[in-house]
Amino acid sequence: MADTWFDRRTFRRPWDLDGLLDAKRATGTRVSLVIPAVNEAATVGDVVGRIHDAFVRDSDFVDELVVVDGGSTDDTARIAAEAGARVHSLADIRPDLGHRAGKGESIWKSQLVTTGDVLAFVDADLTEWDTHFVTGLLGPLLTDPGVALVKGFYERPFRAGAADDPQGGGRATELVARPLLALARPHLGRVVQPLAGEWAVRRSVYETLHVPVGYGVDLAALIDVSDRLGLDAVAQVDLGRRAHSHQSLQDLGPMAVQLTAAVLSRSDARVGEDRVVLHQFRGLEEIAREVDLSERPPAAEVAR
Ligand SMILES: O=c1ccn([C@@H]2O[C@H](COP(=O)(O)OP(=O)(O)O[C@H]3O[C@H](CO)[C@@H](O)[C@H](O)[C@H]3O)[C@@H](O)[C@H]2O)c(=O)[nH]1
Ligand SMILES: O=C(O)[C@H](O)COP(=O)(O)O
Repeated sequence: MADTWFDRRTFRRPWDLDGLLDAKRATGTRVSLVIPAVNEAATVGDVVGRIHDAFVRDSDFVDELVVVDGGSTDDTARIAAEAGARVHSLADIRPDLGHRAGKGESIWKSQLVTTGDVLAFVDADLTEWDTHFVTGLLGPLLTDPGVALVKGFYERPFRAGAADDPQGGGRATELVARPLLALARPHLGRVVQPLAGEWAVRRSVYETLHVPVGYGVDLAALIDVSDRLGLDAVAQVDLGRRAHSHQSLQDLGPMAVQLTAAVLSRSDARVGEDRVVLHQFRGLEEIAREVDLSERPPAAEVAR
């Protein structure tokens, strides 16, 4: 089944809003779109504003547009509210449950202030994106009851000053997430962007899952939904190209720890195989690399 999953569950076509609105009405599905944000004043107005205009003002595709502000010290909350979002301060959501800092905490607590049957998440730091992200993420969920989680994927440029490597983004994806999946969940190797912050999930499934409070949130959802419901409950959609603001290499260190913890805590820690296949992607061209994990016995045990 994993062999054919990519062809069956990878969507590349554009989604027609009118058709999806019909599907949404026919299924009585309500959609909550959640944007976790900390200090994203430079970009949150564009992300919220364009989603609001297309899917709240001009259609009823998104029923709730929510920003969870995880403690910004800039104007993120004001700008997001002016652009059309309902803004919740993370610290004010169910304070009786305690407070942790992190993207996953905002995603987890967003479930407590939203009511949609489907939750869609979009990052607030996008610099290159478009509103088809939203129709793409929701399309498979609105048209196929067998789909529970949809991950976006895209080309990811790396932009540093004048340097623009069109496919050089996603350092944690390439060096942490893909290798971990190759070892612990090889059947998820063909998920093109396992760390995408743009994904959507059925509430009825997600509300039953544990949620890491930090950056492990996206990877954990992917693993847990496929563990619980099978790989076919996961779909992925081609969203074209996406750029965001990059964290420094050092700041990706704590993210790498959180990603590793999310996978290790869902795994038998022993490496059972001598060889694994690492799936990489150039665009949609798949590169499958066999990686040798075998170990030699101590030399002292080898007859000379
Ligand atoms: O404590 C935090 C940290 C971040 N964010 C927001 O979460 C989004 C993504 O965070 P960011 O720091 O930009 O993450 P990236 O470096 O872009 O990390 C990528 O990889 C992460 C780990 O998988 C994913 O969570 C991200 O969505 C994905 O874009 C942004 O809107 C942030 O403002 C919070 O709400 N709370
Ligand atoms: O998904 C990732 O690997 C992290 O978000 C880092 O991405 P970047 O290398 O494009 O900043």
